[in-house]
Amino acid sequence: MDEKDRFWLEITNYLKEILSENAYATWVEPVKPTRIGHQSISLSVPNALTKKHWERHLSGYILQYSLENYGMEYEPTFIIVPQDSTQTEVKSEDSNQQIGSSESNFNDSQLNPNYTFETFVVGEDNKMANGAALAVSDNPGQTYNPFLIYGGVGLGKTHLMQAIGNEILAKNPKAKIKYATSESFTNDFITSIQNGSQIAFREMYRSIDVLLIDDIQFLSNKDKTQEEFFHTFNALYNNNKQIVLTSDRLPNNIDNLEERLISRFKWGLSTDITPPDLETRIAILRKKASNDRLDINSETLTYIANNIDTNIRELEGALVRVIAYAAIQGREITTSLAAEALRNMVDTQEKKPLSINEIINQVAHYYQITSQDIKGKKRTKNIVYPRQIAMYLARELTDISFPKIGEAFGNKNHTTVIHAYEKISDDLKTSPTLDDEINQLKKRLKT
Ligand SMILES: Nc1ncnc2c1ncn2[C@@H]1O[C@H](COP(=O)(O)OP(=O)(O)OP(=O)(O)O)[C@@H](O)[C@H]1O
Repeated sequence: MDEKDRFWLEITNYLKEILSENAYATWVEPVKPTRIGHQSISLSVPNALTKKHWERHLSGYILQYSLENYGMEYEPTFIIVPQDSTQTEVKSEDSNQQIGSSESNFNDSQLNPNYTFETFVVGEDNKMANGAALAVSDNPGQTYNPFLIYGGVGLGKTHLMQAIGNEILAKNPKAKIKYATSESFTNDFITSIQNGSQIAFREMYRSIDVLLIDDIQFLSNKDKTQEEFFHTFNALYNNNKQIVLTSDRLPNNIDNLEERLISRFKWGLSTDITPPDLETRIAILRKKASNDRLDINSETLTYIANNIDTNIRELEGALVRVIAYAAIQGREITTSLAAEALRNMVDTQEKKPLSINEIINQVAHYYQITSQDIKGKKRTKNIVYPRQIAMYLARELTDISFPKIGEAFGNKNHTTVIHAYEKISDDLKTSPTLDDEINQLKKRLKT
């Protein structure tokens, strides 16, 4: 037995005494030590859930035990190694992208191995996007190029985009795939300017087979980065390389995004993802539970899905919370336990009606102006229209009267609010773009 196994045996014996049998079996048994260093131990965990649980609840025990028994703290780090994974070579230790097969460039791709089509649950709200994503991964660079997935927060855009990358890589381990957020693209670009390594930057981004850029709305206002991205886009597109993008809105609704980029983004296919219905939420919970080899009854899953209808990230968070609560208490997962565990989340969801300020903030954020602009007196078109939309939404989504809405919008007269409401209602009859924007805003306000 080497040093790491000896240390791990001690730790697990210690945890056995502290944790319930159920908690030990769920969180400790699937974990294995991979390396021990000076004041550190790296552990392989089967999934992100276990990693999160260790980080939040169990790492402290290792620190405490090592300090008391070895006079120094051994800091645990985690590597996610799915148990059914056929990939064995562990390449790095600090994120979700830790596993690589020796022949692929998986590690450079920055892909999360858990984001695959197999783990993506398909419902009415993402059926189109999923179908198109599969088509893209069957024929990269050919079918839909670029492919843009847009929709609200936490609805699976990144997951689906990375599923394309993982699928292409599974079929062709030599494919050069790069996932980057638009922020990391920007940072890479800035660093290349600072280091005088722009040529290397360009060569790297332009030699890729599949470029996945997440959250392109953050390119807004970044003129130089947009220009660089424009050339990257052209170079890849002209060589039939696949480009996949995500955004929280359609590109023409992104402020200060160059027209030439907007027009290129329209060359391929844009498809949206909307919040999941109850059945899909239950299916997602069921899949997550089974991935973690947990048997949770339907009634409990339905309870969670009924109460968390915001977005999938929240839904996952709720499930993690229920599982952790059960493990810590050493109890079985039942509906009443879920109700206890989610008390705060469910209560706040039920109690809090939408406020006018929330509407104003969300609309301001969406149209990239400030809340003060909306409440103020400026009459420029880029402010007046969002202001009218915010007034319209305030009337549609709350029970607040026209005069009270006027007051909340910086003491405007109630006739101004009525006019705004009627104008937007009329415009909606003829403008699909406005309809799309209002729907997106409504969805965001619901989350
Ligand atoms: N249909 C789905 N099936 C299974 N899991 C899903 C699904 N959609 C989303 N998820 C999970 O929900 C979480 C949030 O998804 P993701 O990060 O892809 O959302 P997003 O739309 O990119 O959000 P953001 O706009 O904040 O970047 C992830 O853990 C993802 O795996």
